[in-house]
Amino acid sequence: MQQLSPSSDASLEAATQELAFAQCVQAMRRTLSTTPLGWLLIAWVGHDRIPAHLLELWIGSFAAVWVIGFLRLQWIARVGAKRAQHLHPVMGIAMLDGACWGAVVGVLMGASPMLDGWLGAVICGAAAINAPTYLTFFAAYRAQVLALWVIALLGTLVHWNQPLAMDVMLGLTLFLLLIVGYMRNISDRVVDGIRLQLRNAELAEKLRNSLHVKEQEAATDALTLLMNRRAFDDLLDGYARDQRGFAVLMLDIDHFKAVNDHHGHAVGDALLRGFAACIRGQLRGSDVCARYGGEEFVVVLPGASNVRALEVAERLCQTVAAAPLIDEPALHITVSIGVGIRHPSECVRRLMARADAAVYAAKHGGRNQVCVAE
Ligand SMILES: Nc1nc2c(ncn2[C@@H]2O[C@H](COP(=O)(O)OP(=O)(O)OP(=O)(O)O)[C@@H](O)[C@H]2O)c(=O)[nH]1
Repeated sequence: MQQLSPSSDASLEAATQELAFAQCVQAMRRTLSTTPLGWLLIAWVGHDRIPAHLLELWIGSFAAVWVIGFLRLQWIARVGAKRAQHLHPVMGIAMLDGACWGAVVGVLMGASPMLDGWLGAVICGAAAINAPTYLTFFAAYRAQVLALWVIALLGTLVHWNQPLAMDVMLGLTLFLLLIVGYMRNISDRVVDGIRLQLRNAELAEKLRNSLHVKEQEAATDALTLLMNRRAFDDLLDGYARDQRGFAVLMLDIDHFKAVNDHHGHAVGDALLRGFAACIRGQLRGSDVCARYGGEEFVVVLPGASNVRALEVAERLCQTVAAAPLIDEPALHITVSIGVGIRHPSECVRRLMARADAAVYAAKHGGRNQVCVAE
């Protein structure tokens, strides 16, 4: 497998971080949308244990944080979660969320002399439920858990004389340490998965591109950059399958051997390139022009009438003869052209044979002329 260059490794890493961040924002939105269920649960489990004014204060503050955080995440998701621009707001929302859960542990539970294990389980469960939200962005999870732990600790210290609150705090610390360690591990693996996906996508894209380049090369004549014989034959097979009407012009440069003999192959090559550019320049974008062999070329005019086919052939013949096709040496050459117009349902090979015979006729007729196939 091809090794990625260091620069593409760096861009892969940047893309991984971006994607991980964007996925985290999406997951945070989803989790926040279920947070009110957590309030209901706490209110249900804690309504007869937690003083009503503290419960209302907690839900009220959390609701304010929730509205700000949720709207902000919606906005970030809409404008696009760019890590560099939205890192601080996302970390801030994670910390505020954690602080709200910390408040219920430290302040509310500490204030309640009637606390039992049910409320603790619900709150710890809420922290664990949040974990998958941050699978792609561990730093935000750490910030959330840290905020939860600090606020819970502060609340517990306020009620330090309640041994039960200290127990809860100890249990929470152990629980969070466990979750954070576990989360880091999973988070690393999830981000590795994203990196692998992106690398595979990048390699697949490179493969597609190089395949496309190879296909182009395989269909192109290296000297003239026109379509080559193989690609032209494939194209002709395509025409053979339907009944499209079209005209074929076979072009054969006159006395080309003499050019090679007197001026060398390099000049011959330059002349072939000049000839190709000259005829391509005389055709429409929808017309096909290919190098058929040595100094033989072929033009297909889709949907052309007899009149247009003849008019194009005459124009090509005159243009080639009118001026030298290369500057150095300024050689004048001519071309003989055979024109074949497809009869309804005619086999394309038969049409090519007729056009070829027409070129022969043009050569025998004295060259530098156009002959129409019988
Ligand atoms: N420089 C160069 N010459 C080529 C290339 N392909 C074919 N030729 C030459 O083209 C010449 C074709 O010569 P002939 O088939 O005798 O035809 P001609 O000299 O053009 O004579 P007529 O077609 O009868 O007018 C040969 O000398 C080939 O070597 C090429 O890619 N580069």
